[in-house]
Amino acid sequence: MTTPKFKAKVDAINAALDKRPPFCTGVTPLGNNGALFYRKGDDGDAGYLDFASVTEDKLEALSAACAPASFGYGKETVFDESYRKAGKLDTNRFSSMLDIDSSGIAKHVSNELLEGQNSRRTLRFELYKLNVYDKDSFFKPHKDTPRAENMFGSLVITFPTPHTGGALVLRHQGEQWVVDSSSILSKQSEPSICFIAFYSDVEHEVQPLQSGHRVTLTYNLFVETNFKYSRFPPLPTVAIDRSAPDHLVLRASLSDLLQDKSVLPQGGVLAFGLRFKYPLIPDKTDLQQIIHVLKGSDATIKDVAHSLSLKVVPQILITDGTESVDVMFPVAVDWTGEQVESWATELAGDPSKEGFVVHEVGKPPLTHLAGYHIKDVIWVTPQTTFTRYKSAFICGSEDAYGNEAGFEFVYGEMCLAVMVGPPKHRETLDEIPQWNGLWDRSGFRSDSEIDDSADVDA
Ligand SMILES: O=C(O)CCC(=O)C(=O)O
Ligand SMILES: [Fe+2]
Repeated sequence: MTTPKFKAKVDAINAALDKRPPFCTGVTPLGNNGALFYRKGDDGDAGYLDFASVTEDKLEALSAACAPASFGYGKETVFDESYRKAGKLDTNRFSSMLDIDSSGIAKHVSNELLEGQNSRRTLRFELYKLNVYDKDSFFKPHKDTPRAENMFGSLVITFPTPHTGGALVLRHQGEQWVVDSSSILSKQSEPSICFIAFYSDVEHEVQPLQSGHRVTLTYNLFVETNFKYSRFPPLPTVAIDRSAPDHLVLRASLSDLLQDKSVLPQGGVLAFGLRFKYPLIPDKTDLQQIIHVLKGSDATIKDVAHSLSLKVVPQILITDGTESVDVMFPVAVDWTGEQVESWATELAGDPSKEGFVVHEVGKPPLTHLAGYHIKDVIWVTPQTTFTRYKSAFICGSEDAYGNEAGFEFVYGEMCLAVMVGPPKHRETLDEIPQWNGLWDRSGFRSDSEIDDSADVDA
């Protein structure tokens, strides 16, 4: 394969993409929010403690009220202390005074994790469990179980109870981060809580607790699409840089590439292997809805492409084993079927399926597939194995571990196709409903101009 002359321009787009950590974390005073009421047993008394002045006895009593925490292995609920050792209370067994809205945590997390145009949406925080980790408790690597198409992330709050160990380790795309709430909390001058929120497809584990008790509240985060929210002042954060990258650099590098007439002379696709995975139900989920719940740099690609009037289509990539070609589909075809790989090219010949055969620019022309719908494609971010059919679903043992038994949802691995016209008319987004004229000169709109009812759909 010859290296196309414009490769440096493609590399510049890739370099401008947001590589921030897939989580945010911070610490904030507990204030008067430390009270916790809980049920001690099925017929037992109410228990009470205040995390602002908690004693070892009180923590022992809370731990004794907990049931063993289970986890999900595929569709099974499993109790296995070699994988997860911790206590749990379900939400019908406790009541905490902590209010993540009034403490500013909810707004802070929304501001940090919703990117660009998605930040006009709001996150709903659903309280999920209270967990108590005693000495030697831990939770091995897993991803939180996808529960809905709009499930977006998880939030963990750690209370100021003396403990050592129990750091949360997060891993994503070959990188690793460690957030040790015990050491963060022990450095605060007043009783405080540590929070960490991460995108739900990020692998994480709780390292073994060495001493004391680690008490947490966990929340599931869902993207709501019909709300505006006002921004709260940011809370002090802990040593992880999440300063926003300059979207204008990405926009400039994308337009630089498109000004080059040798790039996609007949039009085609700029393809981005996505950084994150998204919950979907095979054959049911409307793949196009994923555009509303994109995370991190995946959302930035969409915003920047829209600002250049380019249409963005979430796609599934399937490799046709028979023809040895890649095929893209903008719909969640039931690709769990055994023969789908050899069907793929055939499907791409069926206009109702909207699929197309991928001809990667620089590779020999696919003359044997003349008559099929073929598009020239330039991969901007690597087409990793993640975007291929074989690993499109939770199937490997590593991905089968969740924090709850699986529902119908799986994490799908997708790519974004930015549709590009020929040099004289690159724009492919004909109409931006209710948005026309609202772009400022940079191509981005200020918050005040944003109208919730107007969604740019691919
Ligand atoms: O306690 C933590 O830091 C994370 C717990 C967790 O991963 C879970 O409950 O799914
Ligand atoms: Fe988890």
